[in-house]
Amino acid sequence: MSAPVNIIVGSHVWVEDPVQAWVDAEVSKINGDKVHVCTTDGKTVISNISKVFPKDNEAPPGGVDDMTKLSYLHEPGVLHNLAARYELNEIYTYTGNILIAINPFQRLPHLYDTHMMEQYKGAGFGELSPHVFAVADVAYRAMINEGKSNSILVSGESGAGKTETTKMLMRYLAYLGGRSGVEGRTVEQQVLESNPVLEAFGNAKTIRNNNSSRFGKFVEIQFDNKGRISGAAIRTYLLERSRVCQISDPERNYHCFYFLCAAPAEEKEKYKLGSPSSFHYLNQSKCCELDGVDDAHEYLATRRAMDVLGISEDEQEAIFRVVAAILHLGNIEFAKGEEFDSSVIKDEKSRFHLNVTAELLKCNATSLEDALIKRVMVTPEEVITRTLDPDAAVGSRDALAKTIYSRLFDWLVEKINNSIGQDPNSKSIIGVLDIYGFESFKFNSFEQFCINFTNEKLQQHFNQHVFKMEQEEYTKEEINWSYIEFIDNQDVLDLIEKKPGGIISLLDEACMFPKSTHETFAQKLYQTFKNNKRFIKPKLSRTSFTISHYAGEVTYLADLFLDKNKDYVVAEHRDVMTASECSFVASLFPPSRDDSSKSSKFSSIGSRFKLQLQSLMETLNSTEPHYIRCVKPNNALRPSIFENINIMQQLRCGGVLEAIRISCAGYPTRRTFYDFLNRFGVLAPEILDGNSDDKVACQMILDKMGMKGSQIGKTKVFLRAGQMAELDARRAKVLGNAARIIQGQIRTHIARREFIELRQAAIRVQSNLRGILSSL
Ligand SMILES: Nc1ncnc2c1ncn2[C@@H]1O[C@H](COP(=O)(O)OP(=O)(O)OP(=O)(O)O)[C@@H](O)[C@H]1O
Repeated sequence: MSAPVNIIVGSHVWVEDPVQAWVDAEVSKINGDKVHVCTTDGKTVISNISKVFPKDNEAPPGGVDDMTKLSYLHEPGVLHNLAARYELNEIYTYTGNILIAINPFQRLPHLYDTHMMEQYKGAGFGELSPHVFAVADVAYRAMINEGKSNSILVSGESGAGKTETTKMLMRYLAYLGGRSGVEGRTVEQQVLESNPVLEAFGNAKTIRNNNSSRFGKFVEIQFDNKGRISGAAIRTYLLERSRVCQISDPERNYHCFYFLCAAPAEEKEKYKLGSPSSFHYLNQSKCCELDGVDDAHEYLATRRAMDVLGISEDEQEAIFRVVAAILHLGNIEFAKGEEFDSSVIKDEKSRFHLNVTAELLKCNATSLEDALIKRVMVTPEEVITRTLDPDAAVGSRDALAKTIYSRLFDWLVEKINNSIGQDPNSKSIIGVLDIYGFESFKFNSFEQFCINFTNEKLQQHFNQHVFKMEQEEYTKEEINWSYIEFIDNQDVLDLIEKKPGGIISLLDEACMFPKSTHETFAQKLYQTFKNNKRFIKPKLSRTSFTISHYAGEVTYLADLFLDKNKDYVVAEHRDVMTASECSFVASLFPPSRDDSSKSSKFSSIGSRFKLQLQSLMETLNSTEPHYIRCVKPNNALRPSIFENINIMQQLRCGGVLEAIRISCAGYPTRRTFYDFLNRFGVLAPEILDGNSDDKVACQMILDKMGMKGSQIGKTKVFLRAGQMAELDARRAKVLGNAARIIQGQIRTHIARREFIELRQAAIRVQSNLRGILSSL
């Protein structure tokens, strides 16, 4: 953002603060480029003039509902505006057509009831207070009126409120596009009921959110030519597989495991289940229960939602049987075998769990045991059977659990899609994207790499869109915008996905080369990207690398990249599962197309994800996008706490500040002629006295003030960054001078009045005295 212009002594400004991000202050002295300010909490701070920003003292105390209405569009102004609104429980604010939603962490039912939906239906954008319904309504109307597909992209960090927002959007779209009075399993009902099912299997409690979605989701709602919902498709991205086997306190595994452990007694008995604390996959964390969530009730609710989705009784039975089998599988332990590097089932307890797992999966227990602890290698000469040591057997067990679970999840998504049904004749869709925001932790691995790659992609899409919107506004107003610079992150995307030579390609190469280790992979990266300005090799590290993302630098540990990128099912595991007598289990492991040779075509999670993203971007590019940026106001997940620094970081990562930057590169301040004259008429009263029309008067004021670069549109004045502050400073000077003249006049008047009174009193006293003296 550009440096402020015309900060003078007495100006009200925002100055940086290590605790509160920005505090307001008054300039007391200016010394070259150093400004001395006195903050409202009484401190004196010296800052560089480029680091202080003018404060709009005329901004309404409750904030403005659209950030573009702020006179000074800059970071502190934006933050202060959001804080002022959040205090009044106004959780939604626009920045142009981006909706910022700050998680209230408390139920605000009045915001989402049917009455609210009725109000927003058909209302013009910006007519009512900012709201998710308004965004959905605009998307719906645009689709109906222009026949064009629309998409709503919801993003934000974990716990920011993406899933809640998505559910609200879907509820509103179902309200607009649903059929009233239709009974039974309607498409819109099925779309809504897909949420609890996906949440049961794809959500878990994490430190950052009690109901965190561990996958990305794109819901495509199809409409017929009358604007009624006629079909829907759900695409999911990158389910977190590691959670199935590994959790840390105080997190939980996927909800469905706990729901099932709280099922009615006869079902628990059927699946030989006990409390969650008796299962290794659940008891690694002490947290088994969730405040405010009744697992038994949720189990029944999930079954009901499955009914609505058309998942049959038999299928439901098989699904939960598989969930139970995974829990038992996790309880199988291994001990060292007699032979070198071999293992055996540890004890009777483990054997019991092995048998139950086999029983539930309807597969042969001995084959399952062999698949867990042995590997068969086929060479041209012979077939060699190799045993696994206990550690490797545990790895094998966990790999099987993760594969079964992720396939179960994919099956559910496919089933939901089939049962809702697609409308092949649908001409227009509204897509809702609920996807993980930018992540940067102390330790970042392959998952964060993929997530941040997604965000780079979306950021590019966002920049292009915001830039386009700006251009459209300028074109509409017929002003020249040719010199506005476009900010692009193509260089980071090239670094990650370019083929050949990008990180994903190099990772695939490393995975295919048997001798590769994470160290050789990291060395290859260091070598290849040593001159890339987006890539940094951290000092003293042999396996980590840093990428300079649009939202900041993130250091990744390459250690598990190779393992996590490999996307294959152990052949022995597949064989056991395919041989299951349960058709449901067998169907989770369809024979691969290239099953004849064991060295089936290499496939990697990274490349597959890249393709998925490509297809998502193609879909998004064919739609008119709308953006909702969710913000998590505090990490305590409590209402009414607004943490400035935390929020600023999110605005930065969510591209809100980037959007503002793009806007600042052009004409961030726009005022209608009327507003402009109202505010700045005092700068040229002689112009207002003449009878020129508003547009001419505005131009004359701009010329008189020497506002180079500003432009006059058809209905508005467009000002470059900082020009509003400059005009305000001049206005303050004029008003200050005027005030001084008025004060001078008044003082003269008062002094004269006092003098006259005094003189009259003196004359009276004198004449009285003279009278007295003459009568003596
Ligand atoms: N509009 C809202 N009104 C009331 N509470 C909300 C709202 N939005 C979010 N919340 C609260 O915040 C919690 C977290 O929200 P949500 O699960 O939607 O976050 P998320 O961004 O989807 O997180 P994740 O990426 O971890 O899935 C919710 O469980 C709910 O308690």
